[in-house]
Amino acid sequence: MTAQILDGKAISQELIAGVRARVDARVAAGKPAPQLAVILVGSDPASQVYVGNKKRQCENAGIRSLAFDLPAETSEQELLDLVAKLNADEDVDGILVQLPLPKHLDGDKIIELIDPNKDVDGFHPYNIGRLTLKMPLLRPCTPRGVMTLLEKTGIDLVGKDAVVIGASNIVGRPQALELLLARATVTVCHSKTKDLADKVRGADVVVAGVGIPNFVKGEWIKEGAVVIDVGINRLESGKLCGDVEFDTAKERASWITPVPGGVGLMTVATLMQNTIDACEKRRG
Ligand SMILES: Nc1nc(=O)c2c([nH]1)NC[C@@H]1CN(c3ccc(C(=O)N[C@@H](CCC(=O)O)C(=O)O)cc3)C=[N+]21
Repeated sequence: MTAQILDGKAISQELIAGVRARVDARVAAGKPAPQLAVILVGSDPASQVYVGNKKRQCENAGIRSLAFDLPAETSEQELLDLVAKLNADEDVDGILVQLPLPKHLDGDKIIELIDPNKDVDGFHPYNIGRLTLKMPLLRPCTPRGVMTLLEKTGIDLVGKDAVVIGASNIVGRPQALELLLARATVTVCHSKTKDLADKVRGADVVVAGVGIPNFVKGEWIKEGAVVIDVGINRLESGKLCGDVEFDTAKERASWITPVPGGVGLMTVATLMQNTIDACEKRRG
C-alpha cells in the first residue's frame, strides 16, 4: 500500500479560513477582533521561526497579535508581572509563553499563573485536567491539530489501537487523552518502553513525538495504519525531518503526514482556533 498524504498545509489553510470567517463576523457586528499576546524570552532560532509563523497566521486569520520579545536575562518576577498584566487586560484573549524558556525560568510556574480562560496553548493544569475528565475547554494545539488531521482521513477511531510515542506534557500526554476521548485504545510509549517495535506493529494509529530523526522504522508500521509524525528535527544539512522513516513508512501506511508541511502547520492553525474560541467564550 502507498499512503495518501495528510496535507497539513491545505488543511491548516482551511482551518484559518474558518477562523477568519468567525473573526470577520465579530468585526462586522462591531465587536473587537481577538487579540493574542505572544511572549518570547531570549533568541532561540527555532523559537524565532515558530513565533514568526504564529504572527503571520494571526494576520491571515484577522487576529491582532501583540509581541513581547524579551531579553534572555528577563527575571522570573518580570515575566510573572507581565503575565499578570495580560491576565487583567480585558482586550487580551490569549496568552502564549513560547517554550522552551531559558534555564533560570520555571515554565511550569509561569504557565500556572496564566488565566486558564486565556491559556490558548491549553497547557495550564486546569485545562489539562478538563481534558482528562472528558470536559475539554482549551485543548493543547498540537494534539488537537492531530485530531483534526485524523478526522480528515474519515477513519472511525472508536476501538482502534493507537500508539503514542513520547510522553511529554505538550505532545504525548495530551495526545493520549485526546485519543482516549475519541474512544481509541491508547498505549503511551516512552524511552523506557520495552519492545517498542512490537507495540508499533500492532497499531492502527501511530503518533510519534520524540525528537529523534527517523526513530520509527518503516518496517514497524502495520499495513494500512495511519502515521502522524509530530517530530521536527533539523539535520546538519539544514533540512527538516520527522521522527518517522518517511520513505519506507509511506509504503505501508494508509495515510501519513509529511515533515515539513504536516503537524507543525496544524499546531499554528489550531492556535488560531483556540484564540477565537477563547475570545468568543470570554467576550460573547
Ligand atoms: N508555548 C508554546 N506553544 C507552542 O505551540 C510551541 C512552543 N511553545 N514551543 C515549540 C513548539 C513547536 N511548535 C511549532 C510551531 C510551528 C511549526 C511549523 O510551522 N512548522 C513548519 C515549518 C517550520 C520550519 O521551517 O522550521 C512545518 O512543519 O512545516 C512547528 C512547530 C510550536 N510549539
